[in-house]
Amino acid sequence: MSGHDAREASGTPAAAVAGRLRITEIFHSIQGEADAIGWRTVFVRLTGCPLRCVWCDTEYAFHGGNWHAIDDILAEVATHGAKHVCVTGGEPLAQKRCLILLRKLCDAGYEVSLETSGALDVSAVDPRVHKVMDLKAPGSGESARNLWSNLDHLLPHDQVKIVIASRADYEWACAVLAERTLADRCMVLFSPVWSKVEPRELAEWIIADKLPVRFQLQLHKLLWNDARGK
Ligand SMILES: C[S@@+](CC[C@H](N)C(=O)[O-])C[C@H]1O[C@@H](n2cnc3c(N)ncnc32)[C@H](O)[C@@H]1O
Ligand SMILES: Nc1nc2[nH]cc(C(=O)O)c2c(=O)[nH]1
Ligand code: SF4
Ligand SMILES: [Mg+2]
Repeated sequence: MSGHDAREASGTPAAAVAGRLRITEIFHSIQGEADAIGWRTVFVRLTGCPLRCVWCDTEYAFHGGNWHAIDDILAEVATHGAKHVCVTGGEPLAQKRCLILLRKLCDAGYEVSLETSGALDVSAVDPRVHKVMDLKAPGSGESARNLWSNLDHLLPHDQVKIVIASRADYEWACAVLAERTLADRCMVLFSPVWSKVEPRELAEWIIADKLPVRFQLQLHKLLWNDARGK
């Protein structure tokens, strides 16, 4: 067992953990981010994250959660009758069995997206999954964790997202966009950190610089503010 899995399993009998995932919540909402925005979607939020982005809006997923068998997760997802499923966290790829969940969701015929930090290797993710991969800007405090080799595993249906907390983050994002030829790889999303950057300001920077990126706002926060499970 890896060190990380050992931490996950602490206090839990090994037999209870085999083939299971630690889950904070499963909920049915409207996709608020990225390319599938607006679709009715079931969210599966995995517990635990090895990063600590200073502006993280989901700190409640760092700890706790309950162990669920993967087939039970599929059964609960099915009760909502949605075509789209979003696997998020926490950092979903921090639990290795997430890869099995992703594959089984694809096999079941769902349109599957994965929200991931960009700090963990994405190379083994099922190619049918639409990866929404962050690159962490300096204002997150976690820029050193970006695993740049992940860029080589992006497919045309994937997306790279940069969440921007300041003008300095925006300039970093522009430099990365150019130096890493991000827009040639897949769709690039720039998103303001909720309540840190005026959305209009970011929109105007993107227009002024004629950037080949898609501006995004977290639709669920416009609809429900920062409510949990929405
Ligand atoms: C909570 S994270 C979970 C998945 C993964 N750990 C990651 O960082 O991508 C889901 C998405 O929410 C974004 N996010 C978190 N807090 C935010 C905030 N305060 N404002 C805007 N986006 C935020 C993250 O950057 C990420 O794109
Ligand atoms: N409605 C809604 N859409 C989302 N898209 C990505 C989310 C996430 O937390 O990863 C999220 C979320 O928490 N809620
Ligand atoms: S990687 Fe994702 S879940 Fe982890 S702290 Fe950053 S935004 Fe939050
Ligand atoms: Mg969220």
